[in-house]
Amino acid sequence: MARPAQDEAQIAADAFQNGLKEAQSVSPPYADDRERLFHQESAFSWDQAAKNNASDIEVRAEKIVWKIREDERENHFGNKASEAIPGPETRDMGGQFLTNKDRIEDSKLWKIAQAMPKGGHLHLHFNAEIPPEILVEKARDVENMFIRSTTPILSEQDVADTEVVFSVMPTDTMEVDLFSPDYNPEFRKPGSTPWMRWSVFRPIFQENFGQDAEGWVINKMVLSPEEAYGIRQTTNGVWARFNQGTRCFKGLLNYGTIYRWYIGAAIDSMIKDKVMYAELRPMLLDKFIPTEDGQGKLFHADQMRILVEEVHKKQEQLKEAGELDKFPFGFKIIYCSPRSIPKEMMKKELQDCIKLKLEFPDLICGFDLVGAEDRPNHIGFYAEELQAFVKACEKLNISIPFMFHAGETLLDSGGSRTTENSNLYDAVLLNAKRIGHGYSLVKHPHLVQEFKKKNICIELCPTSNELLHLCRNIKEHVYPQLLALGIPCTVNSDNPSLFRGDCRSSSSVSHEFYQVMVGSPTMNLHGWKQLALWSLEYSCLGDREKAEAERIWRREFEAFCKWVVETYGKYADGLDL
Ligand SMILES: O=c1[nH]cnc2c1ncn2[C@@H]1O[C@H](CO)[C@@H](O)[C@H]1O
Repeated sequence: MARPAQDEAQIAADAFQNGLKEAQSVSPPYADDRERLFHQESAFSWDQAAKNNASDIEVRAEKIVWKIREDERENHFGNKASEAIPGPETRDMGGQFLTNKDRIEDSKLWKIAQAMPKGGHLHLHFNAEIPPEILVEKARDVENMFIRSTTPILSEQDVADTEVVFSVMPTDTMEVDLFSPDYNPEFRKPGSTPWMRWSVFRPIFQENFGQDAEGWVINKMVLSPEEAYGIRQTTNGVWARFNQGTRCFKGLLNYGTIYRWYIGAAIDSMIKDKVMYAELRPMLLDKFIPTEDGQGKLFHADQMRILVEEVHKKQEQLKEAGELDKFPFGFKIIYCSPRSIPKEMMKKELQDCIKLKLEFPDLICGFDLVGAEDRPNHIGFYAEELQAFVKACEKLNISIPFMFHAGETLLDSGGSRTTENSNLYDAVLLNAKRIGHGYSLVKHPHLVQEFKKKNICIELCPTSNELLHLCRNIKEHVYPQLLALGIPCTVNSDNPSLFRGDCRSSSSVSHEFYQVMVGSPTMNLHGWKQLALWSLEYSCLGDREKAEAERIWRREFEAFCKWVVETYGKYADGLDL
């Protein structure tokens, strides 16, 4: 027979009272167990070494940075947890990067991120360091700059849809009309004539469509927030759009004196970003770039010589100003080939890379395969060629480690239908020194162990991953997991001049450091320090250079911590947290 409901209420209350008494008398109390568990986890945390050897000033700076971040989360972005519907000004700290970019750049934490010494920049595509505005401005007076389009430009729809490519060519190049219905966009076949002079194109474009041609091509290069985040955008769609952007950049900077100018400008931009060394990734499939007049050819060796000369010139200037420590080791080059090419072509690429290494032993430091990983080929497709490359390097007593793009995909099946083709397996088997992105590594517990055993470092590119649809925002990014698993990582901007949205200012490594700071509450100043130190440790600098780099970096970091304390100490004391 059922008991009356009151009896059950009494039974439940009595049992709970007894439970409470027992919980209070348990020895040791729950809070102690919890404390122990927390300390056990902290002891193994990836940033523990950085915390343990922190100076007093670093410890003070860390607390200030933490306070400023937590205050800005609520008061600068306005994301307070509440039932009230947020006003239109409210943003999420760590929300969509392009949506937040102007808010970020108007914050104290941003100023701190800019001032942080970053160490080395290890993942940066060559063409993507300088904003398109400057390249377009440079092209304005280049009489022999030509443009081609993938369709005749007749309607607003064509204006929106077409892809355009630039090239410096001989002045007597046959010119056609891109605005004619008879325009033939064919460019591959010998004898095809798809080009129009850029200086002739611009006024007609303005006249026909009432908009500035320069602004229009800038928008073709940069990914807009709508293209990155639009509700109907797809992974392949945003990749296709991104590739159009990179192809549009190419012709605007890869010629004669602009290539030369670009090297110095890239160094200036890095110094501003507090980057002291960089490994750049040019795509070297094209065997030459044109000279200024479009008649001559600058082959790879010519390009590398220009690079060395311009780095040297910049370093002389720095030396004179007593500032050589800002960029003491110049650049190194990671030879990039697309993963879409046939094996025969890959053989030639690998041989070219070796040849360039023999000519420029201090400059060429690695080999990489680039391109969307959801498309063929996976790295293993070239296993024989890549192994031959390793053997050849051994014979020649040279070292060109692999620095593959790998795991920059959610499908993680190397552009095939099977996960066995994940590029992460090949990265391990071919002894990559570092890999680019590594986003999918967390899905592979065994490979995580292999990465640790082989001491493979991951070059994180958080903004790139967000805009190319691996995660919706930095809070979803897997970097805290990768770090927690014990994988050494570095922080990189990948393609900063494309990944900046509507803002005039480019993105930068400072933005990436900012993002990893706000993307996870587990990140702090000691973590930043560890990431910067890894960027030197896992670089291709020699042992002596590494020691020197670390010495300079530590001095700069200490000065930075002092600056944080002096500039923001009082302010942070006043924050009610
Ligand atoms: O994040 C990336 N993953 C893979 N390939 C890339 C990425 N960024 C640029 N490229 C590729 O490198 C070449 C030169 O810029 C381009 O082909 C571009 O698609």
